Amino acid sequence: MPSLEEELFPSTPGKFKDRSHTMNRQFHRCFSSTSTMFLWALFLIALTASYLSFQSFVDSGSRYFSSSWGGLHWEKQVRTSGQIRRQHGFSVLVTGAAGFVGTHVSLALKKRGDGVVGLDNFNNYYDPSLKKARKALLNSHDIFIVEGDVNDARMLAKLFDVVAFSHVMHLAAQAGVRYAMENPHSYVHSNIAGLVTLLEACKNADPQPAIVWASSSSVYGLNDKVPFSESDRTDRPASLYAATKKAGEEITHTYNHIYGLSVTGLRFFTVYGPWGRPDMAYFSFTRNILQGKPITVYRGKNKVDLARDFTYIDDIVKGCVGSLDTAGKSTGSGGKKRGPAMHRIFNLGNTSPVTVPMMVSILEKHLKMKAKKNLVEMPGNGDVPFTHANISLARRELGYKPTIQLEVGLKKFVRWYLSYYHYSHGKPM
Ligand SMILES: O=C(O)[C@H]1O[C@H](OP(=O)(O)OP(=O)(O)OC[C@H]2O[C@@H](n3ccc(=O)[nH]c3=O)[C@H](O)[C@@H]2O)[C@H](O)[C@@H](O)[C@H]1O
Repeated sequence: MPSLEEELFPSTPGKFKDRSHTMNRQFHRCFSSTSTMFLWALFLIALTASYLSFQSFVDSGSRYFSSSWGGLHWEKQVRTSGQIRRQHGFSVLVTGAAGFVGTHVSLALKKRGDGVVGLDNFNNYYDPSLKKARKALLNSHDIFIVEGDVNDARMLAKLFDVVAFSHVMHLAAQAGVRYAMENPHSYVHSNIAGLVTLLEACKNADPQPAIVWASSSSVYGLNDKVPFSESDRTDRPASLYAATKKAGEEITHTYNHIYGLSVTGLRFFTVYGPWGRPDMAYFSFTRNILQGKPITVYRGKNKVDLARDFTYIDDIVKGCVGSLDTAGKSTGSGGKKRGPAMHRIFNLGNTSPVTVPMMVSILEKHLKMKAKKNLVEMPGNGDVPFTHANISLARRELGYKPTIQLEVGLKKFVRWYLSYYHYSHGKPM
């Protein structure tokens, strides 16, 4: 029996020779397969590298040639749109510019000579063709709208590169109280993640812009002390929409505190008017009444009518512009705070709530048609029974003074609606 030593180091040369030959061959095979593998690996690495560079070429190419933002022509459009045409004017980035409030505010600012660059993602929460029509209206007033999302940090950085915005009017949001039960994540995406991305861009900008943004009356939630004052509690939101707006108020406070951003939050109370939002009750009721379809009118507990402090768009625009005009400068630069900056919250309401059935009868009067009403108990989907703004603070600080009552405002809305959707004598043309 061979010893262990012999096993390892066989004394018989032939055997050894044989073995060494075998080992040699194996070594060779092994080496040649290793080198083949090595070559393959090299080949794969080269292939991956060329694929990646091809991808980035395609990416940059598509960004340059087909993306909705970027490129020299795009930069020129942004720069021209942001140009100030009055003394001491502002250059304002309006997010959600193709939205209801965004369109009206953009037009008002442009009209007085401020530079305005719009931003909108044209999502399909409601009919995007209405947003496209608003965009066409803005374009006809030389306002350029960037098609993009507030979650796109690179695009925002580029915008601030091209224009040194003095102000940001942040109106991009996922709106709608009841839709939050269907699509909760879209609220987090737009109203929280999008807000933070925007604030990061503002914080990093040099100079930092002052920010005015849309909060909501819904933050008062289950509050039953009327009228609602800014100092009232807002820790009991009734919907996820309200919760994201409340979160926005806290988040903006943080950016004000840490980075010296000047922030003004506006709590809008059920804004309505021409070019409005089709998901809102006054708008969808008008459509249904004209089409002879029934409308669902919610009622509160014990058959109490729901009421809203409906606020006309022109009054809201005045509140927005007043906020921009009185906003202090941000104090930081390049992400560093240099001193305390202004942080404000205002109610922008009408101070005269109207019940939903009353709103319906005003519409009936202006449309000269009767509504087919289904009265149902308010579903537990985030609605609150009433809203009522105390606007003393906005009146004092912004000179805010609403002047349009619902009767008059709905008349203007109905006139717009009939013309926009081509109605004549109550019938589509
Ligand atoms: O101030 C705000 O912060 C919010 O205002 C708006 O919310 P709301 O006040 O709920 O407006 P809106 O939907 O028009 O319902 C009006 C009334 O009609 C009732 N309503 C509604 C629908 C229906 O089918 N039937 C009905 O009775 C309904 O119960 C309610 O009593 C904005 O949409 C929101 O984005 C946010 O900005």
